Amino acid sequence: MSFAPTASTVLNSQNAWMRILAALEMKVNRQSFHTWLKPTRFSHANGRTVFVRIPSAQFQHIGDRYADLIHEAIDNLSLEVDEVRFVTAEDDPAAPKSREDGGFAPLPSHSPNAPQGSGSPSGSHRAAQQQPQMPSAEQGRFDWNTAAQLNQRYLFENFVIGSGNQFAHAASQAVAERPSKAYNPLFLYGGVGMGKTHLMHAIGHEVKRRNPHATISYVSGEKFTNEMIDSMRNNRQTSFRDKFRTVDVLLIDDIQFLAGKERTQEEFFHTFNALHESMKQIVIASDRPPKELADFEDRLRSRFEWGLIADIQPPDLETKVAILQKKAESEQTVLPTDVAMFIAGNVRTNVRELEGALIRLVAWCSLHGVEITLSTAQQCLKQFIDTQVRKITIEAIQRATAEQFGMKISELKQKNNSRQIVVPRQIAMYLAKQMTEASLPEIGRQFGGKHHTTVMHSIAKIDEQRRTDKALNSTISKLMETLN
Ligand SMILES: Nc1ncnc2c1ncn2[C@@H]1O[C@H](COP(=O)(O)OP(=O)(O)OP(=O)(O)O)[C@@H](O)[C@H]1O
Repeated sequence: MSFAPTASTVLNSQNAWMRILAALEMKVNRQSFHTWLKPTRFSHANGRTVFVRIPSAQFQHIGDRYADLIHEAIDNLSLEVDEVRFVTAEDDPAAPKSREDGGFAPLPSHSPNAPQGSGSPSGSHRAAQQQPQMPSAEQGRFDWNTAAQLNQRYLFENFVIGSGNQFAHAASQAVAERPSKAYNPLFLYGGVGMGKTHLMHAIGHEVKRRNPHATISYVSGEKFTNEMIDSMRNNRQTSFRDKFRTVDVLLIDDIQFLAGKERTQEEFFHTFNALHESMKQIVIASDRPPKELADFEDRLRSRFEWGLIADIQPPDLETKVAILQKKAESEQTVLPTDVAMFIAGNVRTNVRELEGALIRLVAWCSLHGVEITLSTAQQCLKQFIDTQVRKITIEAIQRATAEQFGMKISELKQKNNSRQIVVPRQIAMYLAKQMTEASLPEIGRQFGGKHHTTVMHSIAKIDEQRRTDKALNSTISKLMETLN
């Protein structure tokens, strides 16, 4: 078997930032990662300096806060990067100034004279010295719609089809082939790292391939919200509206982020109507189905159900092996089948974690100058896999909760509505939602067949009480600690 040497595993700068992010995701707590790091995008590179676009100046601190981890990742992954600089659209001379929104989107990496923004550096690596330059007319002949917003790797041909995602994949392809005619909206939902974003970007690429004039906008629920707030602050509501209401295809990711944000939901409601009425395609991705989107206006939830709802289920073992082999192939790494089986069998269900394991393995073998074999994989991924094994289950939550309240597990599942039972049951349901990836119907099933709305109500209740009731809050924190 062969393993590509360090130089060939060092990918282009865009990939470098993605790999750094993947490494950070393993080190940084989930909340911080999603808030501060996930919204970043590769902007451009200048020599060995990588410029990363941040949505606003508020994010500047990540350059200091994560400096050590970033440099550790650069070293561990043997990336040809000296420095990472974080730049807002305003700081970034490469930003398309005509975009009123401040264009938070990655810039092309192909320009040899890619500009250097001011940006906050990620610590002490030296800065590149070239002067900023806009891409020349020839170099600049790219399309912001595609080049700026869609990840070039997220194509249909890079997507591995398995039983869990077959339906969502077929629906996405139909939409890409016949935008606004097949299903409108297309609502994709599934757990973390299941490929929703990948499919959305693939739709964008395919629409663009078939119709280069099509305008496509990909935006996360969080970015939509931030941009709306910014537009209100700067009196630019009209350009904000125009931006989203005039596209041919709107791809909106992580719509669940709009939960409880009434003003943003209202704005999105009008955006949705404007697009739908003018026969423009809308694709929405969410971590749960429309019915489970708590704190959403009914009129929005019902619109989400107008078109087609497609779920993505976790991949089975064979699909996981195929995904791993495809990823390895794209990095010119040979991954023996027994190693792929080992990773697929031990890493839960999240494809991002699967990729994380592969990246870690490739980097580890590269650092130690050894080949990828079953035994090196076992050695290198031991800690990674141990964490996976400690997966929290609903049964474990029920056991810990029953113990805490001195009751039997079976009592938590009974149809008994006395307060002594209702409160612990609600707490356990709340913990199940917080600490596992189970859906509301699944939680309901495991608590004696409760309806998902009952589960939703219980969770909301505990969530609210926890804020004011110190005793309840400390019981929950204690239970979480025990379970972790
Ligand atoms: N079926 C698949 N084939 C190939 N790669 C996949 C597949 N499913 C997921 N991936 C890869 O896994 C990673 C995570 O996928 P993606 O970001 O699309 O997940 P997601 O469902 O949008 O997650 P989140 O809810 O966290 O946003 C990506 O790198 C993606 O390319």
